[in-house]
Amino acid sequence: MSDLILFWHRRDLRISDNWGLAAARRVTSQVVGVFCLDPEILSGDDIAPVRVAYMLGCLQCLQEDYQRGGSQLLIIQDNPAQGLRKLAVALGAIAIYWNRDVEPLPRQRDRSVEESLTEVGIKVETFWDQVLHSPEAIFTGSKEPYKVYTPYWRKWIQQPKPEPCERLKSTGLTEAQEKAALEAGAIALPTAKDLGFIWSEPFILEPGETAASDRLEIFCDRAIYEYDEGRNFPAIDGTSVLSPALRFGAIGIRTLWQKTQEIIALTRSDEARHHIQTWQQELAWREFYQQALYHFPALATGAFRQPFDRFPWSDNQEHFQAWCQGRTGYPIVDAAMRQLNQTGWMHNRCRMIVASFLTKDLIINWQWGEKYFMQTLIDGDLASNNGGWQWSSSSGMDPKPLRIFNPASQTQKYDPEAEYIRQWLPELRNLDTAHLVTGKISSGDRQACGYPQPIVDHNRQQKLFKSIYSQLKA
Ligand SMILES: Cc1cc2nc3c(=O)[nH]c(=O)nc-3n(C[C@H](O)[C@H](O)[C@H](O)COP(=O)(O)OP(=O)(O)OC[C@H]3O[C@@H](n4cnc5c(N)ncnc54)[C@H](O)[C@@H]3O)c2cc1C
Repeated sequence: MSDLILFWHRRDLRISDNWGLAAARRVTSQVVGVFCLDPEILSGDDIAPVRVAYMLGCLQCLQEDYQRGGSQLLIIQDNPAQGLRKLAVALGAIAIYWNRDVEPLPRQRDRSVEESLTEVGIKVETFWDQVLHSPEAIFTGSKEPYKVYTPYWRKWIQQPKPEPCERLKSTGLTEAQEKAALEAGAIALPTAKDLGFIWSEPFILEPGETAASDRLEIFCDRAIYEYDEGRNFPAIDGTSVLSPALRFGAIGIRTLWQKTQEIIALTRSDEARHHIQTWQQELAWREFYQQALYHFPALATGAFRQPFDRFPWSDNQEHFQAWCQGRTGYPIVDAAMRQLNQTGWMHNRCRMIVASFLTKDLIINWQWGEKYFMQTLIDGDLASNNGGWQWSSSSGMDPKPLRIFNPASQTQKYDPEAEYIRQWLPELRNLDTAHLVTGKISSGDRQACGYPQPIVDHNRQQKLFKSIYSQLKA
């Protein structure tokens, strides 16, 4: 009688520091991984080719890690409730384990997978892995979920943090089980092209656990000690660029945390400690948005501040296309959108600038921007993306909601030498820095460079937004 446990990987594409996987291995030595390519997800209209390509790269690394450890990662392409049950039955698995998700649709899917498995006597065990503190662990004094970040952070930082969990070798399938897996639908890992996605640019972070761990080391050797300032300047390597790895779980959150605690323990400088803690606060922002989505699943489809659902947004398609393509005539906005389109990633300061521009200057629905980001970002993640867009559009959980970013003053502060602008808008490379950072580029220069005139007037539009906003609040 086999005592095989299947471990269903989803947003945890790694072997190390994997809560559910370690729990399975403690029960039995025969643990085999499985990843399900879900046709419904892959045919969604919010999929970015770069994200699929990065995910497949992570899966390839994971398959190699399983092989090195003496086991296998099986790939199936099916509806999970159906495909996993068929596979588990064919292999005689006693249980399927997985790590839990906060998103509404995956939670619904997981319930149907669980039902389908328990019907045939296969046990299901689930765990919280992608966060340091589960959404079910942190509440206000009156047992409500937090809606404001700062008190959430205060509570979050006080909680003892779990240690990374052990990495254990497993035994894999027998020959007969391998044959049964193939008959039950196991396939070779496809390429992005096989799945209908094309991505041929380099990745901002190479896929897999090793690349993510190396990046963490590099970041913690230098940039983290200047993070509180460095994180604001898009022209420098001031942030970790670990977001794709966190999105797909190519690195464990406990491992990240432990690393920050190790370097805090080694430093005698209060200033260094301050920078490291600012980075830890970003990890808490990620968890704040995850718990928000878990407790308020309606965020996925509408504004947190409900009057915003009747905001009279503009439906100007030309303006929207100009924003998507980086042709608004506002250099910092266009540079950021070109970075996104060319690399699949955008610096956080620029995400805030372009989101403010779309919603406050073009007065276009934040959900259009949210979707475009999901269609292009390597780290596209419902909780963080939705949180970022609702924050930027003033529709979300923010005690000081009305923020309007002025593209020129943002540039003067955060790209004062116009290095970032020149990097992503090569047609403007030879113009004066003063003109690039103020956006005051003459009509003749714009024409000569093939660069558009500003599609709207920032001052006029922000007044218009404010007047609509005040009526909405009234
Ligand atoms: C409009 C908008 C949309 C966004 N969409 C996404 C998204 O789809 N996926 C995503 O991971 N992040 C998103 N963010 C948050 C943030 O921009 C990215 O996490 C960050 O730029 C990733 O770069 P990094 O890894 O170098 O971050 P670092 O500065 O090194 O931060 C470390 C990690 O903390 C987390 N983090 C940092 N800032 C935030 C934040 N504001 N909210 C939530 N988590 C944060 C990320 O996991 C990040 O990798 C969005 C922000 C805005 C304003």
